[in-house]
Amino acid sequence: MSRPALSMSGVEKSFGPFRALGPVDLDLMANERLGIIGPNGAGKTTLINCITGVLRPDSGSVRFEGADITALPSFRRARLGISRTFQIPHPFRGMSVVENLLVPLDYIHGVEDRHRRAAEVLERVGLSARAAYPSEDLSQLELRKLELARALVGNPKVLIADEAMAGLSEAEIDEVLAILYSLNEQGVAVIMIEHIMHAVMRFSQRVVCFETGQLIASGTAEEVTRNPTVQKVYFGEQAHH
Ligand SMILES: Nc1ncnc2c1ncn2[C@@H]1O[C@H](COP(=O)(O)OP(=O)(O)OP(=O)(O)O)[C@@H](O)[C@H]1O
Repeated sequence: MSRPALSMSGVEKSFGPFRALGPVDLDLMANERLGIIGPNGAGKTTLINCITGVLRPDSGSVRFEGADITALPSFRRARLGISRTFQIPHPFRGMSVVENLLVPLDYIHGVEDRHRRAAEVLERVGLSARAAYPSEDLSQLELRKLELARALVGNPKVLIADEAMAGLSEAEIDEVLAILYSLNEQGVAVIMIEHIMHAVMRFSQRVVCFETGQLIASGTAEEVTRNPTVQKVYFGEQAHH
């Protein structure tokens, strides 16, 4: 955890006159486990989109391993090693689990043996036994694992897990956390965006909280949980749900 993998400086994004994000300064260290929390509409998705290249910030810069990537399209950022999972998994229907990985692998440069890479990734997420299964027959947990697997085929250095545990039981949450821990041990920095508080608090070395596009708190899980502003804007809101 010595140098930043990702570095955002003065990142701002507006939709029309409405400023959804920023200005934000935020670093992700290499191999860090960073949690991002915040109420609905706080700007978390907008931030991810600025990191992955879906959105271009109006101002500010995004750097990856020291290089300015603010103007790079998504696929170039993915090639550099920034990958994400989606809140709602959309596997390719009518294809097996392994085929779901072989398709994106077609677009990834430098993979000598696609089948071997797909098998390795399935092993990493504990889905090897389901390789030949039709993706539509997977359980909720297995779908989440496939979503992770799809994000891993390019061997990312940074993985953004966007609500990767929504709808899972406690035991299943533990399983996904164990996978994310093991990826992190293998050198992947993980950004976890999550509404399941005990999971994100347990997993993250550092937690940041967003509210109306601003970073309002940063610290250890304990520090952020105890922060009075976070309690007011986030935990207060959560208690009403
Ligand atoms: N394409 C868009 N056009 C207009 N407004 C948008 C657009 N995308 C996001 N917004 C607005 O920007 C704000 C931040 O949205 P964002 O999706 O980043 O929040 P979030 O923290 O990810 O919320 P959630 O936890 O619900 O996913 C919200 O008020 C949202 O309505």
